[in-house]
Amino acid sequence: MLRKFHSLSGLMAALLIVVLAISGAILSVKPFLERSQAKVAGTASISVAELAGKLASRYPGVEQIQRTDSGSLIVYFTDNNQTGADLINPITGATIGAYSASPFMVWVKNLHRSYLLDTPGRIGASVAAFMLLLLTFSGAFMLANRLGGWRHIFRPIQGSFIQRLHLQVGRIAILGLILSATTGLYMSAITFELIPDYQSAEPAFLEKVNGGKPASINTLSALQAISVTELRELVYPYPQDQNDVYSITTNLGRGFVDQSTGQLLAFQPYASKQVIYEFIYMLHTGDGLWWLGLLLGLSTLTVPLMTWTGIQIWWNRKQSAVSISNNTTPRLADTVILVGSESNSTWGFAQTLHNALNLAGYLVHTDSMNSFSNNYPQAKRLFILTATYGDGKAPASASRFLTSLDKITKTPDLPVAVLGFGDRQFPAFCQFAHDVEAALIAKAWPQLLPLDSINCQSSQEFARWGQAIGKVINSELTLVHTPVHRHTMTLELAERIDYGVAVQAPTAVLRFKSPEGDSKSMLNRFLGRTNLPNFEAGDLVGILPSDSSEARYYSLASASKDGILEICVRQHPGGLCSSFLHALSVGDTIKAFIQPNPGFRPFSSKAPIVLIGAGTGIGPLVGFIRNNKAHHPMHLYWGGRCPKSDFLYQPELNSYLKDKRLTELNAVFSRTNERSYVQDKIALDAVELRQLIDKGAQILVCGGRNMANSVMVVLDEIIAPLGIDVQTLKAQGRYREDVY
Ligand SMILES: Cc1cc2nc3c(=O)[nH]c(=O)nc-3n(C[C@H](O)[C@H](O)[C@H](O)COP(=O)(O)O)c2cc1C
Repeated sequence: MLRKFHSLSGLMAALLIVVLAISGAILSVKPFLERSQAKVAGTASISVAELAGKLASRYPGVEQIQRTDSGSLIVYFTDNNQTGADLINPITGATIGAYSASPFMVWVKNLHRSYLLDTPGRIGASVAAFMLLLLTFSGAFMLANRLGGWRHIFRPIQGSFIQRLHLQVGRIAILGLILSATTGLYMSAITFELIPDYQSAEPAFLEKVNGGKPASINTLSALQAISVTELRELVYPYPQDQNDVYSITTNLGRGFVDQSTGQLLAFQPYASKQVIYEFIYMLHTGDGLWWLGLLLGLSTLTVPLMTWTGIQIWWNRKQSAVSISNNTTPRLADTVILVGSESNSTWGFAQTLHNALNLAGYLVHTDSMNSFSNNYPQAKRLFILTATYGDGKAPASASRFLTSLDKITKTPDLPVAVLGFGDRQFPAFCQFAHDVEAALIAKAWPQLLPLDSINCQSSQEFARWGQAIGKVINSELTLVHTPVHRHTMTLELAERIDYGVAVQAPTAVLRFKSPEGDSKSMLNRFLGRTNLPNFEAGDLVGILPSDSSEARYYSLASASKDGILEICVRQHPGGLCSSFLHALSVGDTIKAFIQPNPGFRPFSSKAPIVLIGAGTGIGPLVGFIRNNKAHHPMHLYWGGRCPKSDFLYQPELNSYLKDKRLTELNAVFSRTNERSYVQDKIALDAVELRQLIDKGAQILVCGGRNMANSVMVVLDEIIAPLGIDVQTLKAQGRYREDVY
């Protein structure tokens, strides 16, 4: 619901908001420019009388002196029936130059206030400010949901590059956007008289003035008592009219000054409404507070970026959305599938189950968990397929499920099987599925099968679950799931480097390119893009070996900006895909697709990174080092068998050490005299590692599960004196694993 609102209103208001934001950002520079040109220092000790005295001889036709919020002084005068305005140095009274408002800034201001359309435009600008406010709030709530609640709002953000950019930038700009939008709305409300006019009452009409001979302006006592920094405007009396007076506006109020006696007459201090209005005006424009203006300008400048990334996220989600075909109505269905999903991949699994059940003769209704109604009169079985998000929380399409379930008073006789989709990188693996299962058990809901879980959208694990389900419902179920939204691409092997044959562990580094070669587009070539899709080191590539529609996943050792797609593959005896890949010769092609793995990335901060791996687990770690162009401290611990035959990436690692992309290389081998494993080396370096972790280091582990478990045990011991454990580091996003 929140997401639907955020996407739809964002799309509808995108153009209005972007124009408002860009024009606002341009205007925000004005107070800073004016302030940098204005002479402000030392003006507090100069009185308005002294300044006006200095101007009297050079500007005999002076009509008005004005001081802007930024501190610039402008004198308006007539000279030979010509009006003019000059910028004045307030200390010396000397002319700095002619003053005229920049026509560009006037145009931008009109664009910002009314899209150059007067009243309809003003209404449009108010609507845009209102939409911006709603979008900012709904976005903030969505971010909090995603991160597991408000108290985790500063946690590292995960997701694809575009998602992280959208959320990170939004998180930084949020306060500025709320301030700009609310103050803008307040000013619109004043314009449309929705809240009472801010103007204070005029000073009382003067019945009687002295009418005597005008005194020199520099002798007028009221003007002598007002400092230039307090002045806003001094309007001179009509020449030769001894009954006219000076009108003065200061920071405190408005009044008159008798041109003969110099007395301050009928001074009217501002009402509190006006003080509030002026404060809000200052907050909105930065006039008088140039640094705030610049900060607000910077935050509004994020709006076009947020709009662009927001549209991309919406489009990607739309592209991957699955609309279930052959969906029976809830009233007629004998089988119900409910789906909890955030980024749609679980819908693909649901469609595969739906199709297989259809094929076996069942009438299936599939819908989101949020639409659960407990009114399925014909249903004999219920399947709940759900992902987990945030810190073990419900995904978007299941956010209301537990509340709806709680409201049920009579549990139906509808056996249920819950299948959780999650990622073992997260401490709360499939937690939401567990919560759903627990809530169903609490309601004494009959079970078809106990909870099962799928890690990293594994098609193999899903197929196994399908077999178990088939047995319980007495139907043959073949769940062959290839993610539908992943378009496979063709890749051509460009290079292979073989290792490990002597130690019975044939391992190859395989480098693929697009068969179409480099991109034809000028822009892409300029940006160094290839015809490869976008991916980062640590993402996964799903490869479809010939004669199989079931993908096998490999961690990527390169990013698309490296111009190649690189994997490191060990051949397993009888392994279908590894044998297929090892049999490839340069020039051969394969079918593959990218599966983002945003949870397995190094932080971009300057904190040290400890990379730990064994065997082919070195692949993504080398990718991280290769792209460590900022030379952040990276320490590699890696275990192989024999330095002579399977020291994977040895030449590359030595060159990265030389050019400082790699800080320290710790390679150990198990089939040499030292017989050392990576966890042994880690234990030896306990002191150094404890210091690195104490400094905020992030740890990335890649390789077999046994190695990862041993590493975790050793690290737990190493960091115990710091009062933390690996689980704590995982919760902080500082311990990530890619294990198989
Ligand atoms: C931001 C984010 C948070 C996640 N949190 C968890 C989690 O706490 N526990 C878990 O097991 N999986 C977690 N996952 C993994 C997803 O549940 C998993 O990738 C799932 O298959 C996604 O399904 P969907 O595409 O249908 O949303 C998270 C993924 C992301 C991107």
